[in-house]
Amino acid sequence: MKPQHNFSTSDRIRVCIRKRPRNDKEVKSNDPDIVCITNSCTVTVKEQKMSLDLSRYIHQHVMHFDEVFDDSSSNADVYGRTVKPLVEFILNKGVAVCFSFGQTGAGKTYTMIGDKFTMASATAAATTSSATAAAAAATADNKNVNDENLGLWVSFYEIYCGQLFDLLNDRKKLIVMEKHNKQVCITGLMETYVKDLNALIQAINYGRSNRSRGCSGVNPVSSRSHAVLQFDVRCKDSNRRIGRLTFIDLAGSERASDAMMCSKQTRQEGAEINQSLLALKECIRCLDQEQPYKPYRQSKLTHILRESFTDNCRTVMIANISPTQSACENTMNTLRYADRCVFVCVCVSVLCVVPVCFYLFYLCIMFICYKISS
Ligand SMILES: Nc1ncnc2c1ncn2[C@@H]1O[C@H](COP(=O)(O)OP(=O)(O)OP(=O)(O)O)[C@@H](O)[C@H]1O
Repeated sequence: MKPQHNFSTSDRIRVCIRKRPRNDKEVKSNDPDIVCITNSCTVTVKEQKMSLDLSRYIHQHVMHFDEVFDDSSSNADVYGRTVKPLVEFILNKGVAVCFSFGQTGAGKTYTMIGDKFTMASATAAATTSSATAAAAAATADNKNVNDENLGLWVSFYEIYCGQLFDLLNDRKKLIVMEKHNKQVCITGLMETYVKDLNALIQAINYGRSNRSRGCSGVNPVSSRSHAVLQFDVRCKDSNRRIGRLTFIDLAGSERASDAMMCSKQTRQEGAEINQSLLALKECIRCLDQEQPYKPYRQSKLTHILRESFTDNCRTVMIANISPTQSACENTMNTLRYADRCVFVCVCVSVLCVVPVCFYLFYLCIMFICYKISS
């Protein structure tokens, strides 16, 4: 599918949807594919429903987003349309963050850090080569010497049940501190200099092997933490930060009902995950609506991402969805989460409905008074 509209780095938030292909189990159990990607911005979910007389019917949900990727799209396609345009922005002192979220097993880790071609490795390659290109241009123009000293540093940690663990440093516990100027910093976090792509892939694989995994109500091998992979472009000699790109592989969201049969620990993890996702949604809504106050202290996740909710940050949200009927409710929850216009629509409808109700109530009263008096 050819993308039809272009990414602009002036977009502060970009919301994209990625549908994964059906897996073998879903194909074998004849679980139908109910998600249609109508064009590069529209997704249609054909939900099978049953009416009161027990007849079946299909309820179509049509939703629009900045970009929609179908199940034939590769990680390279997703990268090219979401993060790649931000590389230049980061090298120009920008801060960007890319989230993947969705139901467990929907393909978040696969999109961010799980495949041979990952968004993270592609960015590292693009950033290092752009940094090299910038350095070469600077040398040719006899510009500031610092430019040829750009380098890439990576750090990788997870937020598990409200605590931070360094995935590149034996899961060392990390402490979040807020300075007097409200700048949030993570003390003790190891930052590794990445000299080439192989070094980065090794670091990512090592970090992944240290991640908390467990069984969710839906996925037997689920990531039970939010993984944060951070790239800093810095001047090698002064260590001054030029730009930052953060990839966040959010823990799988699940409905409380899916977790009912799981252990107490799994349910607690699920509650913690859902609470932090809610806090994240609130902050992104505030960012989108340009509200001055963002409730970033509501969770550890939003607290450490404080810098990402500022004007100089670009946010890409990738909502991963499963294609099947059995995942329909979770898919709709993910799409609603992604649809940042929902809140505005609800407000508009409430603002319209309330005066209409008052007017009808007024008419009723008038009618009753008229009847009584006559
Ligand atoms: N676009 C895709 N193409 C092919 N396979 C995919 C795709 N997306 C996901 N998969 C496969 O689906 C399975 C689940 O994916 P993944 O582990 O990325 O899910 P997740 O959303 O991170 O789940 P959790 O939140 O439970 O950790 C994996 O086996 C992965 O290889």
